[in-house]
Amino acid sequence: MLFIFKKMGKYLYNVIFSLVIKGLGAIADLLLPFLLAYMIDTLLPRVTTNDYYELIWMGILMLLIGLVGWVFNIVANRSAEKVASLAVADVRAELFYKIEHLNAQQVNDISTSSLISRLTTDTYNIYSMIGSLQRLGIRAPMLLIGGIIMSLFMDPMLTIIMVSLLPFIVFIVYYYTKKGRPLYDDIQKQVDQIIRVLRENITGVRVVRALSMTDYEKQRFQNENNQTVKKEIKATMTMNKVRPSIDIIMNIGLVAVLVFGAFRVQEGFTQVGEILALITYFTLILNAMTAITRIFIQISRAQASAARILEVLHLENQMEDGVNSLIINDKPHLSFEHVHFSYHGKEDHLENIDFSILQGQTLGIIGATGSGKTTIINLIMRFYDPQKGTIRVFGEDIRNLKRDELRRHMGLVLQNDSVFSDTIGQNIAFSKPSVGINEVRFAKEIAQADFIDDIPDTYNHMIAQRGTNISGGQRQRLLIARAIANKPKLLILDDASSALDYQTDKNLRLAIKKNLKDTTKIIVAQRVSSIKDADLILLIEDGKIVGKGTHEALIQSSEHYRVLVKHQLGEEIL
Ligand SMILES: Nc1ncnc2c1ncn2[C@@H]1O[C@H](COP(=O)(O)OP(=O)(O)OP(=O)(O)O)[C@@H](O)[C@H]1O
Repeated sequence: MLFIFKKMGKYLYNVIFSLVIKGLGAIADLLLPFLLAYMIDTLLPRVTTNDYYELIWMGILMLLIGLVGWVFNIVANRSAEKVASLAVADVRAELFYKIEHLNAQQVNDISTSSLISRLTTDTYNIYSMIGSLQRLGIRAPMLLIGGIIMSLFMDPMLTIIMVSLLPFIVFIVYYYTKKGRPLYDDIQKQVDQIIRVLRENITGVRVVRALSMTDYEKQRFQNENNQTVKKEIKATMTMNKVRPSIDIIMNIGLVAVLVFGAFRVQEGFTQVGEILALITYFTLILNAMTAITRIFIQISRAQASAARILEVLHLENQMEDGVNSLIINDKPHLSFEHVHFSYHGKEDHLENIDFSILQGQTLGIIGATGSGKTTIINLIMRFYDPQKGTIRVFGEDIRNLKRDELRRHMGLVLQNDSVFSDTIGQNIAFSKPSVGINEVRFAKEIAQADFIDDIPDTYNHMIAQRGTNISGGQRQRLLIARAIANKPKLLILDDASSALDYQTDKNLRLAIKKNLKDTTKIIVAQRVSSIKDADLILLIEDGKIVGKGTHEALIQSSEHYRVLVKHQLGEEIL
C-alpha cells in the first residue's frame, strides 16, 4: 500500500482537492435527512392556507443543497480519475524502464507473459483502487460517522441499537478481505498463463496452422480460460458473501429500529419525521458500509497486483553497468579468457572458452544445434555475465565498459530477429536515426538486398508486422543491411544467412570482406562454406571448443571438422 500511496503523493494537491470536495458533498448529503425531519415535524404542523412560505423555502433550500452535492461529486470524480490515470502512468513508466534494464535471465525467470500482465492488468487494478479510494475513501467514512452522529443527535437509544451491529460488519469485512487476497493473487497468475498461450499462438500462428494444430491450441487456450473462470468465480464467490452478510445484519437493525421506534413515537419520546430521517441515515450508513467493503475488495486486488509489480521493481540489477568508455587500441578486438557459463547455475553451457581475434579479422563459429554458439554471442552482447573467466574488448573487461557504448559498437543479426512494421528505409536506418540515404544504400549493396530496387516504391515500401509480406531470405538481407548501416566495429551474424542460396551467401561474404575491412566479423553458421575463409574458426561441441584454427589447419588437426567438411562440401575438397 505504501507504494501506491507514494505514487498518489506526487499528485497530493489534486488528491486533497478531490477528498475535500467529496467531504463537502458528504456534508450536503448528511444535512438533507435532518432538514426533512425538521420539515415534517416542525414546519408541516404550522402550515395553514396563508402560511406555507416557510415550507416552500425549505423545499428550495433542500433542492439547492442536493444540487451542490451533485456538482461537487462530479467535479471530485473527475479530479480523482485524473490522479488515478497519472499515478498509474507513472507506475507503468517505472515498470517499463525496469523491464528494459532486466537481464535476459531475469526476463526468463519471470516470463514475458507475466511481465505483460503486470504492465497491463496489474496496473489497471491499481488504477481502479486509486480512483475508488479518492471517490469513497473520505466520503464513505464521513457518511458512516456523520450518519451515526446525526442519528445519535436525533434518538440515541435507536442509534445504539443500530451501531451495536457495526462490529459484526467490521469482522465480516476483515475476514473475507483476508481470504480474498490470495485468491486475487491466483487470478493474476492465471492471467499470465492466458497471455502466454495467446502470445505463443499469435507469434506462431503460421506454424500452428501449418501443423494443423488449431484445434489443439483452441483446447489449450480454452483450458487456461476455464481455469481463469474457476479462479474468478472462487474469488468473487468469497467476496460476494460480504454484501449479503452486511445486508442481513443491517436489515435486522432496521426492523429493530422500526419496531422500537413505533413504541417510542407512541410514548412521545420521538416523532414520525425523526424516524423517517433515522431510516434515511441508516440507509446512508448501510451504503457507506457497502462502499467501504468495495474499497477493501479493491485494496485486496490492488495489494496483490502491487506486490507483483514490486517483485519486478525490486529485482536487483544483477549486471552492474560499467563506467569506462570504449577505447580502440592495438590489443585484440575480442578475447575470451577461460570463460565458463551456465544459464541456471547447474550444468555448464559453456566450458573453458578461450580465443582472441584482432580488429578487422573474421571469426567463424560452427557446431551442431544446441552446442552453445548463440550462448557465446549472448555473452559478447553482455545479455549475461559468465560465472568464470573474462571477456575483453580491446583489452578491457566488458564488465567495466558502459553497456550502451559496448552494444552501440556492435551490429547484430540474430537467427529469428524481427523487422518492424515500417518502411524498408526506416527498417534499415533503425539502429541510428542519423543514418542517411547514402548509408542505407551502401548497406543495401553489401547485404545483397537488390530485391528492394525491384519494388515500385523501393525504400518507402511498407513492411508488414514481423515481415510477413517479404520472403525469409529477403528478411535476412534486410536485417543484415540494418546491422551494417550502423557502421559497427564488430559485426555479428548469428545464423543470419541460413535462408540465402549458396551464391548470394558467397556474394554477401565477399562484399563484407571488401567493404568492411576495419570491421571485425563474427559469423555463426551451420554451413562450412559460410565460415571457411575466416581467420579463426571455433568448432563447438557441448559447450566446449573441440577444434580451433583456420580452415586448412582444422582439416589437418580435427577429425570432427574433416567429417563436417566431407559431409557438406564433398570428399574432393579434402
Ligand atoms: N535462455 C536459456 N535458458 C536455459 N538454457 C538455455 C537458454 N538458451 C539456450 N539454452 C541451452 O544452452 C545450450 C546452448 O544453446 P545455444 O542457443 O547456444 O545453441 P546453438 O549452438 O546456438 O544452437 P542453434 O544452432 O540451434 O541455434 C542448449 O542446451 C540450450 O538448451
